[in-house]
Amino acid sequence: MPKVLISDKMDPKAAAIFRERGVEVDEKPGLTKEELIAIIGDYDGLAIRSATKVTKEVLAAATNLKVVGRAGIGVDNIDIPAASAKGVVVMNTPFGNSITTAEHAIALIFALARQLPEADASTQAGKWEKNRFMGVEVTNKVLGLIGAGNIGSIVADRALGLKMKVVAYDPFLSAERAVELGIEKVTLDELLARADFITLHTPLTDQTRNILSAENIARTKPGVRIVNCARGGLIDEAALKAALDSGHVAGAALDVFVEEPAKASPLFGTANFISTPHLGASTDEAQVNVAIQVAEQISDYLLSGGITNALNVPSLSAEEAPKLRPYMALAEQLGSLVGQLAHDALSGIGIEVEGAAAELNQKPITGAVLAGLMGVYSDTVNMVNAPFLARERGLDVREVRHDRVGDYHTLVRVSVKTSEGEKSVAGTLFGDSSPRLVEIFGVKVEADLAGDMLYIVNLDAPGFIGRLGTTLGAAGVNIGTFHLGRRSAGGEAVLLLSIDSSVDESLLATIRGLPGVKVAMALRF
Ligand SMILES: NC(=O)C1=CN([C@@H]2O[C@H](COP(=O)(O)OP(=O)(O)OC[C@H]3O[C@@H](n4cnc5c(N)ncnc54)[C@H](O)[C@@H]3O)[C@@H](O)[C@H]2O)C=CC1
Ligand SMILES: O=C(O)C(=O)COP(=O)(O)O
Repeated sequence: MPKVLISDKMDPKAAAIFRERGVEVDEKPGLTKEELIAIIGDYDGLAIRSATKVTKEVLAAATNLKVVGRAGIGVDNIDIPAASAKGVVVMNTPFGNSITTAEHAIALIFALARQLPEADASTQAGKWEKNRFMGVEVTNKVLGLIGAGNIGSIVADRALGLKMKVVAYDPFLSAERAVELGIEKVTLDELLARADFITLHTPLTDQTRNILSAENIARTKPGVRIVNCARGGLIDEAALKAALDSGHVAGAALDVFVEEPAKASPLFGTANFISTPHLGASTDEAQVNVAIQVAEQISDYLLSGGITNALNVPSLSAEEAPKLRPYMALAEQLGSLVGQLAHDALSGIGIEVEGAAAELNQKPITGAVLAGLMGVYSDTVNMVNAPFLARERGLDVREVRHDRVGDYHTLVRVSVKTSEGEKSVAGTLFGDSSPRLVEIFGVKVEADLAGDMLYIVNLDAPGFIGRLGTTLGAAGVNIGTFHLGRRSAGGEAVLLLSIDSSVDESLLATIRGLPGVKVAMALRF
């Protein structure tokens, strides 16, 4: 039974779903880094929110880990390249808390416009400072969205309902989508110059880090109010403090900080500054949504291989997974076959699908070919880290989908570029479920690729098969199946034999010494 650790505070529905689905679960929120490292080796899955940091060190200790599920959106607390290199799937729940977070941004816009926290504190202190708290209306004001993805779009929708004018800076926002949302796409400079309120809704990346830098804050309209419910690190906190002190920025509300938990900050106590402790996603509704989604997604992957909302591997729905599984087995065998047969470094690999295979999601098939190929070099390779390892080796991967149907109702062909030119192997599925090799380097041979095998290329001549059988028999090697193909009578022939025990180098040398043998190699699947 797979075992999952929930290492952040999560709605109890997550644990309930794991148990219902037959996954063992431990709930241990609030572990220190050292405590997490000490126990992570026991788990196949890890379910987290933003507090757990899935670092290289944690991943190095995670000897059984197959999946990290983020009950939420931002994944900047996970070292995704390190997870990919280790073959660990990283998934998030991209929509479960978006409405809630957008509502928090709107709440902070109003809190700034009407100075609600200060007014509340003053009133409860018995001061009744009616003249101190003069606010601004949001109606007709310009709201500048930095990032107009899921959350930004919801904020735009709500802001338009409040009769604000919405402008957005997002390099990936298409003109059509901007029209659909009823917002104006602008450059960052234009946004900074025009916005009365700015709200940030981008992930934290190298491109977005400090997007509100000292220089950009200086370009904003005097009296601007700024909200950040996305990630600490998008705003230069020291520059923001200076701009609040000078009055250039009339107010700022941060839900997120560069250092979290933010127990001390120069911003604390600054006039017109409001903060919440990363509450963007903290509603009953959002937490139930993300807990259910993450538990379902992790369980699907651990129990059936279904992949949803993964960030480092193509998705594979629970419906697709059973259809694709035999193809992935075939693809992995073909990848392994070319990997074992290729004598020199490969510079490129082509994966072609035709017939029924061309109607399926090709990405998992490609991933499985690469896993088979890279698995020849390392036994810790899977579909997640294989593309990463292939890229590291500079392997050029080409995918082709053919509409034609050839001799087989379904076909997967894997071609590799070697110093001797391009060579390919191809396979099909018999009965829609059994992988079968049908061609090897231009020669038609039908064979199951399983267990120990011998691959021999020889000149087709009478008596050869008898001599080979005698040689193997004398060495105590029993032949299971025997598959023969040839280019032409008397030409080059290919033999693929499944054998009940492995052959050693000296037996291979003897076989290579038989008359007419050009190649003799041991293969293992
Ligand atoms: N405070 C909280 O509790 C929560 C915070 N978040 C944060 O909100 C962020 C946004 O979430 P979603 O809208 O769901 O993500 P999303 O991926 O749907 O949208 C992000 C948008 O940012 C845009 N973007 C990327 N690079 C950009 C750049 N250099 N300049 C301008 N725009 C850029 C993208 O094109 C995309 O449209 C998350 O990455 C997460 O960090 C999410 C949920 C809760
Ligand atoms: O979903 C996100 O990106 C969030 O920032 C929410 O964080 P949390 O799960 O509340 O720690």
